[in-house]
Amino acid sequence: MSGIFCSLRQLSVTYGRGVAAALDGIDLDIVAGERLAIIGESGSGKSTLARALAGLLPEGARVGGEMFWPGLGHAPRPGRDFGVVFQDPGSSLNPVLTIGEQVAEGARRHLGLSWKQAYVRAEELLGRVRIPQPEKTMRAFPHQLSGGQRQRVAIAAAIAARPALLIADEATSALDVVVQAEIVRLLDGLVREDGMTLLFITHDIALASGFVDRIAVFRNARLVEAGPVRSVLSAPKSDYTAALIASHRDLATPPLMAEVLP
Ligand SMILES: Nc1ncnc2c1ncn2[C@@H]1O[C@H](COP(=O)(O)OP(=O)(O)OP(=O)(O)O)[C@@H](O)[C@H]1O
Ligand code: NI
Repeated sequence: MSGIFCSLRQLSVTYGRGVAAALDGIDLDIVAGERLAIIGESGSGKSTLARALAGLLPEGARVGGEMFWPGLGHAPRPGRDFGVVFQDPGSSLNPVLTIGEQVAEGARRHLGLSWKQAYVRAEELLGRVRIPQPEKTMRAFPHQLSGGQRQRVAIAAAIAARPALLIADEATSALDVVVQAEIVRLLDGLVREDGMTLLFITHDIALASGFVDRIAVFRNARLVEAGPVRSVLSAPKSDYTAALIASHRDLATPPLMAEVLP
């Protein structure tokens, strides 16, 4: 389980004419089955990387460089090979569809299941993400659940089609610390059990270092450094990363960084 899942070579993304690149010349290998954290302050290009990988860039975005997918063995099928969980499950869950319908939909469409089979799978998935009373929750609507439970449902929907890569983009940032830890534990368990590769995007280097295998640090559209958690934490290659570790918290507040780095 140490083959290369995906190789990025000089990957660049620009959203429009006359604007700075959102990603600039990224060389990065993602190892099959690893849990890789993408760390960086607001605007550094983390979500752009997620969208580029998952085939979710908006129309008009210009992509340069190359992406190879040796771990897939075929051209990526957006929606099928990738599961994505965002910060706000409200935006990924449809308020007028039941939880059961939304989780079943991915399994039905991508795995070719009947609705009946997909509902059985959806209920299993709700159990896997530890939603209490899955059978009852199948018939509930998103607004009837807590934020943490909605995020569990979003995770169930994201893995319904058995993706090879799960991307969690600030998936825990809107949750309180206790629920955050529960969701991290859940994601960690799911990717281990299913052999998925996990891209864990976060502002919070402390949260990520607690469970991932490797860390990639982004700043201003560039990859600053990438390596195993232990080596990045004990011997960061850049002053920027060293400052991050010293400040040891959350990059959501840029002023903090301004204090540490002139
Ligand atoms: N749809 C878009 N159209 C135009 N510019 C965009 C778009 N999405 C992002 N950008 C710009 O691209 C750059 C990188 O944004 P991106 O969302 O990837 O950063 P991020 O690291 O995910 O930030 P955050 O932590 O705030 O989510 C920013 O300058 C942002 O303003
Ligand atoms: Ni983002």
